[in-house]
Amino acid sequence: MTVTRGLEGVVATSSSISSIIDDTLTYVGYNIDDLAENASFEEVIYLLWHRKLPTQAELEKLNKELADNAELPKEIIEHFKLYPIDKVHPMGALRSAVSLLGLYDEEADLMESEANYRKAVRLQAKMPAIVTAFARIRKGLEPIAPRKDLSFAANFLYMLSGKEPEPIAVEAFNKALVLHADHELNASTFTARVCVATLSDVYSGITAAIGALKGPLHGGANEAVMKMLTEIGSVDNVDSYIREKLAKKEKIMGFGHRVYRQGDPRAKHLKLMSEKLTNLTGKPEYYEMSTQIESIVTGEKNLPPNVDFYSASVYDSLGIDHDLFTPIFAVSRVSGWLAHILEQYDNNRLIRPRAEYTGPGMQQYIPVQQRGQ
Ligand SMILES: CC(=O)SCCNC(=O)CCNC(=O)[C@H](O)C(C)(C)COP(=O)(O)OP(=O)(O)OC[C@H]1O[C@@H](n2cnc3c(N)ncnc32)[C@H](O)[C@@H]1OP(=O)(O)O
Ligand SMILES: O=C([O-])CC(=O)C(=O)O
Repeated sequence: MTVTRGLEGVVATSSSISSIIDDTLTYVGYNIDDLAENASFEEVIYLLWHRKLPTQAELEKLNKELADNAELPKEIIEHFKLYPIDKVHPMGALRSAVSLLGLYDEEADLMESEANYRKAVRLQAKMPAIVTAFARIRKGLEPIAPRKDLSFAANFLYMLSGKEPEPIAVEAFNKALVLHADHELNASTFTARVCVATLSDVYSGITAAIGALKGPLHGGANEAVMKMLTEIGSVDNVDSYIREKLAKKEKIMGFGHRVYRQGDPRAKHLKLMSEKLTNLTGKPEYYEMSTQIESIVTGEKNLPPNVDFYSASVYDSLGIDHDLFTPIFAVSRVSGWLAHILEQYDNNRLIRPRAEYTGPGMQQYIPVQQRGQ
């Protein structure tokens, strides 16, 4: 048996959803740069789920389905109010809420593909309401109901703040959602596929995926980047802070990637947005600190920034609480998880690799009374 640590380079499934070839990312063959500049997040959801861009009529149908399903059952809101609210991380709340949603979905365990598609729509539609309702309840505020006349991106920002967002904020947030929607067989997507390959249900698959995304080596890195920027505090402190960490062989959050070697193609879009938004809000420091960190880490370690690095200062500029950054990643990535779950069901085989055993050889069982102290 040969063990490949972290399954690096192992091809574990085929998929027609997204590809990373020679550091180029595509969704269903469309370059991410093109989609980031031009597509709405709703179009990307359609693309991932149907493997084609929607016609106007198909897009309107999806928009309506999402809008009609965007409200949370009141039980979820009541449940949030029972949480030890000041101690709960929003990713934990999101993970629990998705699991709980499954309990209130009468079709949760129906395995027909039409029922699974309907669950995908319901889950995608409700993710913004889950994250924003929790964010408001923990501040003692009432959740805000979604509006049917706003886009997916605008609705999220509206439900979070209660104010209709500026067009520039909507444009930036939409772009961030497009950039995070899918990414081949990343850890959380793999988790979702492993879970549903047992023929478990959609809610279980997404709950498992949220758990995997939460970790700081994956989606949790965007919050960790912001923590680092806050700790550094000013451009003057960047050099010593980063060099000290590198000298101690500590990881710099938001850098490196298992697949990309030359760089993550999503990072440049977020970097441009970060520059624009931090300037607009009159707080360019986080962008300036970030570019300085980038030049040290690329210079010293030849590690380029990944999607999580500049998304931190983008979301901060939009006035979003730092611990909501990873839940926002999930609001977008659920579109990819759902596409992969539906694809897995369509051509399923249990995912069950092997482990090389490294424990002791055959041992004789000794009854507890005879084992000594
Ligand atoms: C959406 C996403 O999930 S994007 C990734 C988000 N995660 C992060 O930003 C966390 C920081 N980055 C990392 O931890 C890693 O680069 C990962 C997890 C993304 C990829 O990990 P792997 O492919 O397993 O690389 P691994 O962790 O084995 O690192 C290889 C070498 O590069 C170094 N390295 C990798 N990333 C970093 C980093 N961010 N800072 C400093 N050194 C790093 C490692 O220390 C290791 O060095 P060594 O060979 O001298 O021991
Ligand atoms: O692909 C990965 O390993 C992590 C990543 O960038 C993502 O999930 O967007």
